Amino acid sequence: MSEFLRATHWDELIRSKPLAAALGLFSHYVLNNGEWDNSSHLVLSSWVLTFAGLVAFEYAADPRVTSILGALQVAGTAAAVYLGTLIASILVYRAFFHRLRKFPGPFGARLSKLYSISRVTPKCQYYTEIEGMHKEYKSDIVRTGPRELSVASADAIPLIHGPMTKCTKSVWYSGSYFLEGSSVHTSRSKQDHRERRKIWERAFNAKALREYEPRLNRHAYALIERLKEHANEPSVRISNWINYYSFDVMGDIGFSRSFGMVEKGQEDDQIKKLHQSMAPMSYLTHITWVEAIMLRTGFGAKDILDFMNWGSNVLRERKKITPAENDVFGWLLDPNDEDIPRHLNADARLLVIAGSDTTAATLTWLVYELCKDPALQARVRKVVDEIKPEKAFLYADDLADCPYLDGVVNEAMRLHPSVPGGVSRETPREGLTLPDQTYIPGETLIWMPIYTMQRDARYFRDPLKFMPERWTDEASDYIIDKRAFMPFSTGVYNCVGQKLAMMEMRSVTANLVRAFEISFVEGDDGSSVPRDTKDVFTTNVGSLDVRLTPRRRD
Ligand code: HEM
Repeated sequence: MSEFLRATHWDELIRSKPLAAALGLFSHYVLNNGEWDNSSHLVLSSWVLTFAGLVAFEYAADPRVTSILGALQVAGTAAAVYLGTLIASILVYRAFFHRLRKFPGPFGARLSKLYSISRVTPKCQYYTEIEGMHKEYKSDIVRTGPRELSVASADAIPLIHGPMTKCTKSVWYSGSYFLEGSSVHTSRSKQDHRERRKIWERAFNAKALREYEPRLNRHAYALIERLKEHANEPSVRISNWINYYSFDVMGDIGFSRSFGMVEKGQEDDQIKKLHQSMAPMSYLTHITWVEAIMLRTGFGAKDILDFMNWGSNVLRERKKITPAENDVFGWLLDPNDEDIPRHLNADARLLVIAGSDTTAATLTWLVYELCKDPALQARVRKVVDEIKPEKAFLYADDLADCPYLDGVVNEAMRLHPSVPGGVSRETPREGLTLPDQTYIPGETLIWMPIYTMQRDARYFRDPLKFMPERWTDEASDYIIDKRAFMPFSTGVYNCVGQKLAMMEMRSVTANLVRAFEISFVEGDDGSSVPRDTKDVFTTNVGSLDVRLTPRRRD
């Protein structure tokens, strides 16, 4: 064999630098014409295997090579020329010839998404960085990655998110398909999404919500009662309690399984794992190809893999029971099917993540705002006190028609959206032309930065002011363009659980201000919330400690 290899002069080819460089250019062409993010493990392993093969070949068949070190040198030179050419070609192309070259943005962002990582570190508040970039480049459109744009324009919303949009969900969504299929949220096929979404919509229609309401009321009641036990303590970590509540609600309404966290007053172990597993998302959102490698090798992905297993177990247990009250999975599971379709595991995980941290983060910010502004808190309390004053506890149903209360929740979501960076879409092959005639080329990834847009003075007068009245007749002129308000996203992929979320948030807010005067703990200004909140696609909100003083109700 080695005689044959010698005779073919392969060793000369391996030593040919022009050939290695040409292969580098060819690889760039191939990588540039396909979606490789979720195949990064294949790309990487093919490089490693090729390198190992070259070393072995050199050692076995090149008469000029007498040691492993010599073989490593020859193969290393070929690899260096190949990779050097590939990287140089990619960087030059991205910097000067890419179809997005005309859009302003930091130079580093043109070259690699690793640039975004440098902006994520150390605060993990990329949404503020994006806001800063739009201001710095004085542009609604900023290039935030080699083939990625941030588009902060309300006029562009219908084209990117509207019902008739030609944009699709981007590669960002498909990272874990190979493990458990797609959830309704991660499904990139419009047809598949449409069919599954129909079932989800039934699970959240008016009738279903009415059925869930008693459970929601029970959990809100339990929360307030538990908080009463901690009233007058110098410090209550309200952010934790809100979190316990939102997860208990989701477990119960989702799978008829309460985590019992409010009752225990501590975080369930699996939820702890969930939060740990979300933390790397601050970074992985920008480098999906690394996530693909982590999930396949298990390296650094233990928490997320454990949480996936847990989701599947919860679903298996749910399948065995027939709950007394209807729940979300009562709609999603087919009683005639013995098996659980694989993708429902992803849906189970989705329900817990999408339904809990989002509401919990909004409520924590809301309480933070109430503590920051006692006059605001007093006004909310006055409004709430006028609703069914004869009742000891207000049910979600009692709060369905209070514009000021909705205004409070809306303002919390406007100034502190739970998905601050927005959601990722990809333009169709032919590209799209925005209303101002800006052409966005095809296969461009677009994020519409919710945080930035909801704080934009073009869309909201006095945008940084927490002003519930802007959502009522009292000051409706403070909303200039309502389209820019999209905490639940918009269009066919918008949040299917938004009505339930509103019920939860109204319920906790109203009953909290009814029961307590809420203030920051002595010597604290709640700054841990803005300081420690981390963008993990949704947000891991900073801890909030408060003092709860029971109200004397005559
Ligand atoms: C303040 C609370 C909430 C906020 C701010 C929020 C926000 C969002 C956003 C921005 C999306 C779009 C995600 C994307 O396109 O990538 C979304 C989707 C979704 N949300 Fe929510 N959400 C909240 C509460 C809930 C609740 C309580 C549930 C369930 C009970 C829920 C279930 C879902 C589901 C299933 C989707 C995927 C919908 C689809 O792709 O068709 N969310 N949510």
